[in-house]
Amino acid sequence: CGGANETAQSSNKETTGSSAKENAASPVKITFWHSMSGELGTVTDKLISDFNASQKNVQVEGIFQGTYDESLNKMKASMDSKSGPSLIQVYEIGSRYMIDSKAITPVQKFIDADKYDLSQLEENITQYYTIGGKLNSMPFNTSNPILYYNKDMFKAAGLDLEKPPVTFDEITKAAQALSKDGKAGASFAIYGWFMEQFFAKQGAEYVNNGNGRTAPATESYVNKEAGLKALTWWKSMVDNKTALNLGRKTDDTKKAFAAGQIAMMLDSTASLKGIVSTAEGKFQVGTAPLPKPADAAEGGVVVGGASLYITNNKSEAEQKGAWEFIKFLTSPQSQAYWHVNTGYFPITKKAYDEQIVKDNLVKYPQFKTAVDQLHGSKANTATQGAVMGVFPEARQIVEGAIEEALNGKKTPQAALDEAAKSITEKIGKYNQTVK
Ligand SMILES: O=P(O)(O)OC[C@H](O)CO
Repeated sequence: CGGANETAQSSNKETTGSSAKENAASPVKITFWHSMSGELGTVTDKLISDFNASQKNVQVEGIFQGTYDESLNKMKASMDSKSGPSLIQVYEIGSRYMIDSKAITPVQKFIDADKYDLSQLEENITQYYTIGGKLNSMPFNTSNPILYYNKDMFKAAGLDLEKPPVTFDEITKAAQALSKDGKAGASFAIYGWFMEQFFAKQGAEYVNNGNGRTAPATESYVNKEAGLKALTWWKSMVDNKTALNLGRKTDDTKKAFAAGQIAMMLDSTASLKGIVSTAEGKFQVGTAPLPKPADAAEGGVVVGGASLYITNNKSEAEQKGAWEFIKFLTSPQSQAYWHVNTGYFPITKKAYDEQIVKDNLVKYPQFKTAVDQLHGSKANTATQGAVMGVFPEARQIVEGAIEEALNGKKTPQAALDEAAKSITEKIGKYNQTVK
């Protein structure tokens, strides 16, 4: 996945886009910036080449631009010129910024012109990206975080393989049983996304004004009870050495998990295919929903991953070409292929009827966890997810706060209070710049 906490690696070439030559005889060229590295990059390239082979009018050039953070920063740097892409994949937390940037043509324009039937998409996915009454981008790769556990280690510790822990206390208990012979029960990367999701799981909003959905957010809630509960629990596990602190990168927890050094970790469902393939023949991988406190209010998860934005400083032909590619990517066949080869869940309902999806679920029942978690989420502003223009910066501030609490530099309350204050200030400054 292209999360900030992934190490950007790709076999794909990294270049800057060149402007498309357009005439009646040659196809419209689309530059597509994305953040899919490693295996995800390979699957993305396959979808691009399938689209290019399927017709002659539009040719897409996929350009890996680093992590979501890196790609968005390059996008920001390109906004005053035409050197940017025709189409860009932006993580969910970049949504408010992309709209405010005025650099995009909302996909709603093409949806309306084309009479594209939105009811074929999952409502709880489109609701995330529906801001200001319209769909500004098209969801493409959607994920949520799940618990991955090593079933063999569970067995050796005398734990029930088919009843994974689902509450904070259950995780702590299981981790205690699993921490032996130099191995740790768990490790959770210091990834702000997990904190955002812990809020939703407890039915709590992350910022004010209905999570920034009813009016632009003006205040961070990261120091409220939901945050404090999550961080206090997390820190207690690190303090009693049942959870290792391996830093911010999910790549590092993934490596420790693959090596059998930790029995449980949190990661995006985007990593699922890679994780089960790596473990094949070594140990059995179990999956479970993101944990929550036993007394949490009803909540769920927020749609993670990324969506696709059409930029508005390219020709109409290029923008239409980008829309054609988007339609291809949202087809049941493309989404089915994408889902089974990654772990991102389909955005298109009919993808579930595709035989490869059915076969895959039989072979890898783990693919159902994230889908069930999404469908089981109570629809409210907490699970619709927060929006704020400074979300990428806010995420990093929260990661700094988690780090300070886990390292014992500050109490969870003090670390979160400071983070909330600094995010609220940043939101205030940002709001002044938005017309
Ligand atoms: O790694 P991904 O693509 O599942 O995305 C995770 C987060 O939603 C990124 O903000």
